[in-house]
Amino acid sequence: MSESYDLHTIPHKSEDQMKAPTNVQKASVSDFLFKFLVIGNAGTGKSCLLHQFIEKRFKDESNHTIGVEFGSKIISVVNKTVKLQIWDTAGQERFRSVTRSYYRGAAGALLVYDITSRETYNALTTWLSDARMLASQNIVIILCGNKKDLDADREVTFLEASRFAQENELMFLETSALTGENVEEAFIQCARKILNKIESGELDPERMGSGIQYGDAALRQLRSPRRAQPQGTQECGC
Ligand SMILES: Nc1nc2c(ncn2[C@@H]2O[C@H](COP(=O)(O)OP(=O)(O)OP(=O)(O)O)[C@@H](O)[C@H]2O)c(=O)[nH]1
Repeated sequence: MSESYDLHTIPHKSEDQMKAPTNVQKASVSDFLFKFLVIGNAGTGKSCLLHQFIEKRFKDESNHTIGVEFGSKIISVVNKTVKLQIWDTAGQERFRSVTRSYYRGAAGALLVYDITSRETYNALTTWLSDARMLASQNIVIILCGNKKDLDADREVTFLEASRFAQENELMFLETSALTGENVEEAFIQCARKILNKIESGELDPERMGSGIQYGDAALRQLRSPRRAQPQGTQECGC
């Protein structure tokens, strides 16, 4: 599924320095590049989810994120190659103004709470309204109830979280960054929904702030001089 990936810590610096590393801004072999956010209270497992998705293993010693961290990975979804550019934001309140500056133009988000902490679940409404206000209007959000492996300590039921997701038009999965359960699925489901919206015309990758860019593969297709082909030699589009 994955073809390449990288994971960087972005030191908390100036506005200019808060952009993605330039070598990952354009997807070299992908059809699309999507900007993703991982948001939610501190300690819910956001960094561990990103690490599990990218490195396919649990991050043993995870400290609080300072500002933001960045990771990218190329995935295949519905016959398209998509580069995900993922911003893992600090959940601590004191970084809120810094992390909010990363929301703009995000196409997708993982909104994370901890199933063993009702406090992190109660905070979802605030995270959600921030994301809808500051990121792309059409941001696709998947709610992730993380630490599924700690079922014995559960404070939030699957049913109530799935109702919350339905009421707020979110996709929903319970995940475990520890075991890896549903981690890749969360990113893939979110990417798949964005692709579906592009195909149905609901999302326009060319609109400023959509959080979507064409990758080089798609640009090559767009630029190919189809009309210049002699009659009878045109490829079937199916
Ligand atoms: N059992 C279990 N522990 C987890 C899981 N995910 C994360 N943790 C633990 O939860 C703690 C917090 O994880 P982080 O990934 O640092 O949390 P965060 O949401 O990134 O926190 P901030 O960076 O402060 O916003 C760490 O001690 C992790 O080891 C999980 O799925 N299961």
